[in-house]
Amino acid sequence: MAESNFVDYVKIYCRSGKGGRGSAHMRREKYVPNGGPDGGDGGRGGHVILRGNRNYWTLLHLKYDRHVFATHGGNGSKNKSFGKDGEDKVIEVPCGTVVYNAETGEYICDITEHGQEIILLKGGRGGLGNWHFRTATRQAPRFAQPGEPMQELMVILELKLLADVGLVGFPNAGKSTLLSTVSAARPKIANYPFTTLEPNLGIVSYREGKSFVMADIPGIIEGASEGKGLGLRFLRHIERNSLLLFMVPGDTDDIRKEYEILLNELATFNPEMLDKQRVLAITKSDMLDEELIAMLEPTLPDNVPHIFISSVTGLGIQQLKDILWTELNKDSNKLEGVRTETIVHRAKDVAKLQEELKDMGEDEDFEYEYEEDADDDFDYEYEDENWDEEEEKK
Ligand SMILES: Nc1nc2c(ncn2[C@@H]2O[C@H](COP(=O)(O)OP(=O)(O)OP(=O)(O)O)[C@@H](O)[C@H]2O)c(=O)[nH]1
Ligand SMILES: [Mg+2]
Repeated sequence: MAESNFVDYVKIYCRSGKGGRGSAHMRREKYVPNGGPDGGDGGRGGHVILRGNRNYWTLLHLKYDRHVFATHGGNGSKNKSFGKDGEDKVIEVPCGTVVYNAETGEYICDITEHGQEIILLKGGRGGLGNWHFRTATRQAPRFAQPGEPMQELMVILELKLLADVGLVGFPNAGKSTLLSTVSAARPKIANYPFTTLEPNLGIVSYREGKSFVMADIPGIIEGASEGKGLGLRFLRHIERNSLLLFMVPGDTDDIRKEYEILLNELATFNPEMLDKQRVLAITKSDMLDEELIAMLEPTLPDNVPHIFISSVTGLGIQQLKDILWTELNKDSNKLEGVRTETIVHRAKDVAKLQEELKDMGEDEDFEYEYEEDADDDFDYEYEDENWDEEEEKK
């Protein structure tokens, strides 16, 4: 793939802000000899926040901005003035983004909804100013609390499109054509294999304003799980679909066998793919006559609902939508479960994730900027340089 705008994988260095330190200031006024402590609190450091945004479909906007720094909290100062809170940094991501710790491969979280916010790194709490530490026996504490340190983390953001129906088929099976027939999406269509190189999404409108999302992905071939063709890299986009629509052209010699090859490739990628609901569409059925369809019927797999369709004549398209809708709404609670398990399963598979990372090999030119002054300990107490002991004694 040459230049591609479809970015579904980025690595980002994030750092929250440290808390501002509390002030240990002593009040000094002309006619108030023992003014006492009046040091204000430090401000909170900025958080790094992830937010789901449905206007993004890829992670492209993050590709060239791979350092995210929230700002530090301001220090407290005299007269009980509080330090300013640091500014939060929000990383906008498309819905369907999964976040991993880049160092350990550990799963962190999942952004699935528009507006959903997760604090990825908390900004440090600001330290308390010295006036908090007054006691009966210690009227003039000469110390204040420093702010909490910042946190840093290298994360991997991986995009998994959240479509309801994923199209699965050999190249040239008519997947993109179907998507363009049932939705407003206009993917490239051509009579050669691997026309589609990047996933396309379309919204299929169903009856009474209802709709569902369909994902067209590049074709899969036998041996894809060993890297043949475009491999299985794109399968991660249909990993979380609730339903897989298998597509096999009507003029295929052995429809059942082709369906089984596809199933087998999916299972090799991730056995949980087989837990999903399935529907089989026999495409390009305008090339078959009724007699032929009747002959084919008994040869088809009997454990999956099937339908003969043609995107050219419209044959079976409405019934296909009906079947998809009915299947999608069957036992939807259970499906949520399957989706979640799939994510967890993948997260545990650290070795695989790291291998994928190696494959990407995109990070060589990228230098991470760690901040040097990795911070003071939170419980550390210090004396304020500004505090004048001589003056205090007077
Ligand atoms: N006769 C007939 N031809 C069709 C039908 N649907 C698709 N085709 C043709 O089949 C060829 C492949 O269609 P695509 O939709 O590009 O196939 P694809 O599955 O997306 O292929 P890849 O992107 O390469 O995986 C094109 O020449 C289409 O015009 C159909 O219902 N009937
Ligand atoms: Mg296509």
